Amino acid sequence: MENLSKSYTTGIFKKQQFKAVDDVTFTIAPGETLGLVGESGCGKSTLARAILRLITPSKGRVFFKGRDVAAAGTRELNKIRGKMQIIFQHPETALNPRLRIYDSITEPMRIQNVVSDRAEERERVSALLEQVGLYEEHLTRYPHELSGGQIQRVVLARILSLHPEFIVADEPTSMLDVSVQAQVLNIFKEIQQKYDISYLFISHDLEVVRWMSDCMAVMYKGRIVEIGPTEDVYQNPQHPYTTLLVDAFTSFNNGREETTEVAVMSREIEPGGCRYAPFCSAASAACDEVPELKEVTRGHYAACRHV
Ligand SMILES: Nc1ncnc2c1ncn2[C@@H]1O[C@H](COP(=O)(O)OP(=O)(O)OP(=O)(O)O)[C@@H](O)[C@H]1O
Repeated sequence: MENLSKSYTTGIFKKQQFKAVDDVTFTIAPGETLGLVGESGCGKSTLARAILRLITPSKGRVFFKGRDVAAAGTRELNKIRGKMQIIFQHPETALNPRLRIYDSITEPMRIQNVVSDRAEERERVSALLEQVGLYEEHLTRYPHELSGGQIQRVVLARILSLHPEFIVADEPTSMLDVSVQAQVLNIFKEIQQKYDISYLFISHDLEVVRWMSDCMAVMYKGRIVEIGPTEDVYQNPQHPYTTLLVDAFTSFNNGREETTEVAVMSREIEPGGCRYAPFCSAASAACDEVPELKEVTRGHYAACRHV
């Protein structure tokens, strides 16, 4: 990703541009998982969709194996799409409710012509079922006849049918209960090891990201504020927002009530105030410590002695 941005126009009477993703640059190596964390509304899903060109980025470029996804024509994009896949949070909306599971799994293979006949198709489906821990009896059912965890397995089988090389997983297990979550995460890991797949793994759960990811990126208000090897970021956060995130999470996990930090994280920043006000001890008022830096910038953060 190179300087990727996505703006939305909001408002009915007074139209305003709002940057949901702001100048994001990073690289994911083959077989690597980059975890993406950040609070609700910070732009994670917008980024995920812009990467796959499910929405058109306002600025910037996305390269997949050297090919510019943002500039690809329809035919090239279709080819790339087979190799770059996405799995969403809500399993119940992921599959066509009117298709039996067998047809849901084979639909992309048929569209992309990856099998030559029905016999090969059935063989492929059997192999996929085994990989994701499903059984033949599931194939004749409809999505509403499966559990959330089983549906996410079907979605994975469907995705794997096209031999993907990069998968964006947007909160894929957050709607599942904890024991099922662990099973599905294990499948993600197994197929990654087997096929050398790269993941952009999005979650609000720091522990999940820590377990899944080689590197971790922290997103705040559309920007990546910190990125690095997961354990370095987790153990030694450099950005105040990451510190808050890790501390809040650790406190939560320790069963202590640390409501103040969470409250600080979600506080609205005064218009014209310091972007970093939530991390600044003068947080309740707009920070005018560095008045010449009217724009909310990293420079302000560096120069603000309230931090
Ligand atoms: N189509 C749209 N038009 C206008 N604003 C949008 C649109 N889609 C998303 N937004 C806004 O962009 C911001 C980022 O949304 P996004 O869904 O990317 O956040 P997120 O980090 O994935 O949140 P969550 O973790 O809750 O899913 C939010 O303020 C959201 O309201």
